[in-house]
Amino acid sequence: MILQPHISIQNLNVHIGENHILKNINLDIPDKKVTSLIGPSGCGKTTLLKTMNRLLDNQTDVRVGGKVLVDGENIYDPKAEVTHIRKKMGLLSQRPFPLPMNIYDNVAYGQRIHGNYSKAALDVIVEKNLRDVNLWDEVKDRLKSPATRLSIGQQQRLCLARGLAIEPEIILGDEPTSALDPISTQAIEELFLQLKDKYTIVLVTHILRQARRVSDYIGFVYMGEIIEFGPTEEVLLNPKEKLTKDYVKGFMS
Ligand SMILES: Nc1ncnc2c1ncn2[C@@H]1O[C@H](COP(=O)(O)OP(=O)(O)OP(=O)(O)O)[C@@H](O)[C@H]1O
Repeated sequence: MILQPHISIQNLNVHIGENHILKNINLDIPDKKVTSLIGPSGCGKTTLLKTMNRLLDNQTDVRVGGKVLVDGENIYDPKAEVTHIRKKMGLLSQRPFPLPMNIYDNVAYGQRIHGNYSKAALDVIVEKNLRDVNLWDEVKDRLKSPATRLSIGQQQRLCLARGLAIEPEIILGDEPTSALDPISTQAIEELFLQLKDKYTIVLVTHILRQARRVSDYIGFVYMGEIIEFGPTEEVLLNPKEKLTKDYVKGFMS
């Protein structure tokens, strides 16, 4: 039981075409903690993550039923504003997608969209956010060079800095280290551990060891249902459900 969830998912059902992809999901995501969603390929983890910032809106043939409350506001209420909802969330995908512009402009992008054009203010914001993702020292002398020239690991940290620069409350990561080498993976994992003081973080991961290293809570998803949710050690070391037990022992994956 989470006393003050940041995100509360209630009776959520998602259909894509004829397929019932998410089945009556009830899940409370705790505030300022790392929650990982684990489960076998195709079980619905990414779809569940996408419901949290209405990313499924862009897909045709999708029906979403139920509620997703963020800070108590149902983001599926017909009156809810998608821009306002998305401003609360930074999204990290499997591969980094830097914008086709220089490093500085990537980080300043979101602020400019929201009307902040002051060079002095943007300089401060760009430096702060690059420092927050431990990238400043590596790029401070080449802020005007194209972001695509960075290594993949640096690009992923840049994308995180770009997301953080719009001051979100929540970070959603869809297997954000799957394209990274072990050193860059470690850097991102350490960042999540630092950032959880300020942000609520939800991660989809295939890597059970990663879930164990970074998460406070774990939700096990299987065939579109939440089978078990609880503190990391409990779910991984002492699961209540047989399906979870089988999965964490490596019988399914
Ligand atoms: N746009 C779509 N059209 C049709 N089916 C879809 C679509 N997106 C997802 N699905 C289906 O929904 C189910 C859940 O997919 P999802 O990507 O959420 O699973 P996942 O657990 O994240 O898988 P993986 O770990 O392999 O990334 C799958 O059967 C998938 O084929």
